[in-house]
Amino acid sequence: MTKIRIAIQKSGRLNEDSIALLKDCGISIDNGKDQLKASSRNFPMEVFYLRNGDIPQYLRDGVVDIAIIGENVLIEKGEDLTFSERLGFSKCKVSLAVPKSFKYTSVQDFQGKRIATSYPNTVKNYLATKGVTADLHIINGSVEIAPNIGLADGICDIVSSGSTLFKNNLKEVEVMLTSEAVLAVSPKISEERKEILSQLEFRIESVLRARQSKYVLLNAPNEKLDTIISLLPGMRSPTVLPLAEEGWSSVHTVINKDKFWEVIQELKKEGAEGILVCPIEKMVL
Ligand SMILES: Nc1ncnc2c1ncn2[C@@H]1O[C@H](COP(=O)(O)OP(=O)(O)OP(=O)(O)O)[C@@H](O)[C@H]1O
Ligand SMILES: O=P(O)(O)OC[C@H]1O[C@H](OP(=O)(O)OP(=O)(O)O)[C@H](O)[C@@H]1O
Ligand SMILES: [Mg+2]
Repeated sequence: MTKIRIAIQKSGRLNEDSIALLKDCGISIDNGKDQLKASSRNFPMEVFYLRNGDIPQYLRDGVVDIAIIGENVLIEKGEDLTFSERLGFSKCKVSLAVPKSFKYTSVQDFQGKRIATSYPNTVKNYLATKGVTADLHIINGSVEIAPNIGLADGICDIVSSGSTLFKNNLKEVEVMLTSEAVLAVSPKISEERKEILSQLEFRIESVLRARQSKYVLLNAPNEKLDTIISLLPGMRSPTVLPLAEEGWSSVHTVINKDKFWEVIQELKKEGAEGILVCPIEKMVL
């Protein structure tokens, strides 16, 4: 039987969320510890556990068909590669930073300066668009220490909370790109495996949609129903059922989790009661 071959990070920041996403898609993987390759029991899939930085080359060579990888790595090492889904986790920025004491005015300040980074292509391309050339020092980790030990004048690295910059007395001065985990696709994927990919994409989309949403049930006085319904941005329109108590209805709908608290306040103001909020497992449109 043909199986789709997916690369996920062996260990590191993407590993757990990638496995959790496959699990939420109903794909069980026999996962012996330290195994580099595993198969799914219930989906035509083989999983390869690889270093994030090596994945673009595997995709290019067609050794794997798809991969869960940081968009930043695709931009750095796989500009020729494409992705089919944004996955909503491992959100971060790739930024330029300088010592706090540096009187920074514009990106031109990097002209002729030494920049330590693990993302040389990203920095070079970004600076080229600004007409700036700098002296790049490629290092693979602990980049933020470079200015403090006299190795560089500035750095380019991943920033999320900003605490690593803060601890190293640096300040972020330019955000070059924002990134999240994506589902990248090999240019060499076969037609047969594209079929399996579209089944996987269908499942991923249902899972991601569900993660973004909450199922809400509430009781509303009938005279306020119209106002309350107008506050609810449901999938199609909310379900309204009469309660045993006359003059009241039960309203069921789906709300985007980011809008949730705002909408709940409004609903309460309009007389909604007994509001229940439930997680949704899958959401198929
Ligand atoms: N602090 C962070 N917050 C959010 N996402 C991050 C953060 N650091 C890295 N990422 C994202 O997670 C990906 C993996 O990061 P991680 O540090 O685990 O791997 P790595 O050391 O770059 O790769 P490798 O697997 O090759 O060792 C990065 O490419 C980036 O997309
Ligand atoms: O803005 P923050 O929230 O502090 O995150 C940014 C840090 O996170 C990443 O390192 P990681 O912790 O993955 O360590 P690594 O260098 O070993 O990959 C990245 O390389 C930064 O150093
Ligand atoms: Mg890291």
